[in-house]
Amino acid sequence: MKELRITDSVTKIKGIGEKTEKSLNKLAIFTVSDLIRHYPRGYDAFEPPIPISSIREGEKAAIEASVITSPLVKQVRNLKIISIRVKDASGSLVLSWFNMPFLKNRLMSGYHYIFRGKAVYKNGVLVIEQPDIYTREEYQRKMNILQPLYPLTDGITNNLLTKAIRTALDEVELNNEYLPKSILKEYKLMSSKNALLELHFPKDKELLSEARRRLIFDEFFQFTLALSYLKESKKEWTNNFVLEERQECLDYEKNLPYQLTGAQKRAWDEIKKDIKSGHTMNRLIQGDVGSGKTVLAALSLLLAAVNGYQGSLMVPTEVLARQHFETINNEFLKYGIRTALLTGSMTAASKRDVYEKIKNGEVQIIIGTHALIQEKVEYQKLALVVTDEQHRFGVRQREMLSGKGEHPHVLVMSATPIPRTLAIILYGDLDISLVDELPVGRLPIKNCVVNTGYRSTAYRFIGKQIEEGRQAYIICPMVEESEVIEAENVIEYTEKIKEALPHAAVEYLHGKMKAQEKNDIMEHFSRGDIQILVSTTVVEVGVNVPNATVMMIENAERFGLAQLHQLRGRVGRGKHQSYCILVCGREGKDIKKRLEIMNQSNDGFYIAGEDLKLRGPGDMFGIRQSGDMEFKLGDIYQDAKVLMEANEAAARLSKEELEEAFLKSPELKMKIIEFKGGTL
Ligand SMILES: Nc1ncnc2c1ncn2[C@@H]1O[C@H](COP(=O)(O)OP(=O)(O)OP(=O)(O)O)[C@@H](O)[C@H]1O
Repeated sequence: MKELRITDSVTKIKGIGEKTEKSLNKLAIFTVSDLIRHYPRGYDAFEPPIPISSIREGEKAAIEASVITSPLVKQVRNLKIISIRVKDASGSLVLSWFNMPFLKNRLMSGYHYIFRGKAVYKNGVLVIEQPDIYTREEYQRKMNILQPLYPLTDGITNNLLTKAIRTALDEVELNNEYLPKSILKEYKLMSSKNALLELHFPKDKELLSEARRRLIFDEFFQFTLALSYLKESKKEWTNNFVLEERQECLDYEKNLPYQLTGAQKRAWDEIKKDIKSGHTMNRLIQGDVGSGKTVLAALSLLLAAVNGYQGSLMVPTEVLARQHFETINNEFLKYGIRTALLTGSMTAASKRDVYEKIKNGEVQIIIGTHALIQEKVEYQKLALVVTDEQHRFGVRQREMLSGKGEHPHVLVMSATPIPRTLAIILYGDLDISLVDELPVGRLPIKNCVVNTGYRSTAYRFIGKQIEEGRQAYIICPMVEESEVIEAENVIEYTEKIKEALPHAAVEYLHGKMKAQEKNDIMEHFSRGDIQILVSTTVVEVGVNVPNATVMMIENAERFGLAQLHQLRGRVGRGKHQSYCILVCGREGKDIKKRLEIMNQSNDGFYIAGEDLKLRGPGDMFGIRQSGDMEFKLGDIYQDAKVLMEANEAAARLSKEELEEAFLKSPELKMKIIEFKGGTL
């Protein structure tokens, strides 16, 4: 009998004390189960050594070479640097180490090793810094192992996580196979236990691929199963909110500075038909970035409010909540409609004030983030819930918000360009309206893919756009390891831009900043006081500043195309010609081909489709395309086939098989209950 339980706190694992526990909590790891579900973000594979002449900047590589100089030791400030030169048949190279003086004796001239590390340019010369040193035998042993690389946070090293997960997997009872044998056989799935083991510590790439497939199958299976429960229960709902169109909506539409597009009109008609039907509306508005979904949300909210009810709008970020609040609040006041903002960063006192106003009906429209689903929020008469999910399938949050009313109408907005076959599965509980037409007069965004040598030209171009009164975003190089480093990067980069464009108003934005600071910066950018915004991907979702015309993305090769498309969607939202500059930090035929797709088209559907063709399914080490939160491993595009299979399997499960599955896996049952709310 194994000692450790899946529900135990992580502190039950040897070596994890209070301090480590706190840091683990930051990664949302509280229990043993959370720990073993903390999946690697990639693997370090020990590839065979390559010739020195084929080493590339920024890539990790191993070389087999002989030391040809005696170690040179230099003291630079508080760093002691050892460097040597090594050579193989193809050329020679400098290697250096910091504060490791003890290496001196191992690195005598004539010695022969395998060195492995990342190559960087130092004063124009390629060097490998801090390479690991192996004998040929040691390296050979390593070559068969894929080492997991985990998402980390301050105080948690990869080594610590690797050890903790290894211990947990050894000591916990993993008998959670809940799928019937027939399904395992039909879809050729490995057991759930083996899948977990192989995902963390794969014996080889084939087994890893199988393990991933099994775990992705689980994610999709559970999702579609939960969705089918939700759909069933929705059928039984009655609806008390019959909302008729009123003069105020016609007025609002007439006063818009533009005419609704045909697609917007169609979607608006569909919404109106739903909400006066006596049934609960459950509708998805699917439209590409910048297609004008927000006005449909505004019209629907206005309609709920003028009918005497409340409506709420939930968005994924505070920045976005504030942006919508500013516009809607201003526009609706003339109809006597009061709007409130509710976000996590507000003080307890102002939150209390808003709760009160929501409860007694003093405000009719409530706009906010996940704060809207807090227990303390009680609505007086919530008739409409709008959620802006972008590419996050936040079914749970959506349902929690609608649980605040008596089956209010639900409108979901999404910019994820998914083909209809997949949309039907992923949004199985919703009817779909497509906004497949961009507002008239939009000029297509001009794109270019360049390398880092083009930076100064790009800065000059941005300078010119600013002189013409426009604004620009620059997305900073991504750092996977830590948000702290990412923040430092943004700050450093901003200094560089200030030097290159001394007359421009430049500011930065990153995830580590306080909400208030972020809001201020965004507000200033919206008003045009800031001309260049250097940012991490926090601006990715929904931000609308139509005067911004340049989107420059550093390290574009590290992003998935869907994400690049979202980022690019921040420009081209007004009447001015807009530009997207994709700066490629690395050379490579595949990289070029992929980014070329962005060059060819501004259409999200096309991009998603082409990207998939290029990568093919099963590209495990590739970049995830969608940042959807619902799935940890699965990528709706790349794993579309598994999604279809899992959906099919979930639909075919008999009642008995389901009951047995719930018995074997209480977690599965909990998941469904949590998902759909209430009981099973
Ligand atoms: N029919 C229209 N004609 C002209 N401009 C429009 C029209 N509809 C919306 N707009 C404007 O287009 C811009 C983008 O619209 P909106 O912010 O609603 O896009 P979105 O679909 O929410 O995009 P995203 O998914 O990127 O958030 C806004 O500035 C909006 O005022």
